[in-house]
Amino acid sequence: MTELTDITALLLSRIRDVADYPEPGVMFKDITPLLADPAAFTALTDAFAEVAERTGATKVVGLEARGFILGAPVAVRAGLGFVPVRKAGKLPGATLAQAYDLEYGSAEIEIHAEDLTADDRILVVDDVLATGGTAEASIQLIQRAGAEVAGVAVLMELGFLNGRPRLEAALDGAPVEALLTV
Ligand SMILES: O=P(O)(O)OC[C@H]1O[C@H](OP(=O)(O)OP(=O)(O)O)[C@H](O)[C@@H]1O
Ligand SMILES: Nc1ncnc2[nH]cnc12
Repeated sequence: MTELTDITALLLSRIRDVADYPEPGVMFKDITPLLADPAAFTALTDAFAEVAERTGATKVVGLEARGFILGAPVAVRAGLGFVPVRKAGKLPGATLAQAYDLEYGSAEIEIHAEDLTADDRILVVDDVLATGGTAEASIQLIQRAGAEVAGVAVLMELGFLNGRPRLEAALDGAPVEALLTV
């Protein structure tokens, strides 16, 4: 096996499928076993940090909540700042807000626009790309704040939910990088 397929197999082996969660018909991809394994968590952080460097990112934006856990160590590893996109009502300062639908519901997310500048190139980090609703809303927030999106990095893409074309339409040629696709 090459190094890449080793890492892919390791990451895949640490994601747990939970049927009918949080609602009937959804196969939930649980990353908590991966987080509990230091080799897998480090490999994931290193892979995302490489994407940050390759895309010329100046900051990492993590999407609440699992994108915080994955994105913060990537920012530290790549020597970049971290900016949270939070669910509505959690940020204390002036925010931009965006409503969206995801695989199992609807929500609204917010960002402190003052944490981004016109010179920033943002790497968006999250665990799962499903319908793309969450990531698309975060791209819209970043663009409305006046910054550029350097790329979107996710651990796992659920290809059958067609999130990728939706993100590509919202991006100006920036890559959507998924370490695993199912
Ligand atoms: O592509 P989509 O259909 O938008 O779904 C993907 C999003 O759904 C999950 O977040 P969730 O809102 O469940 O938040 P959590 O991390 O707080 O559990 C996941 O972490 C992504 O952010
Ligand atoms: N099937 C899934 N598993 C984990 N997170 C998700 N977010 C949206 N769909 C998901």
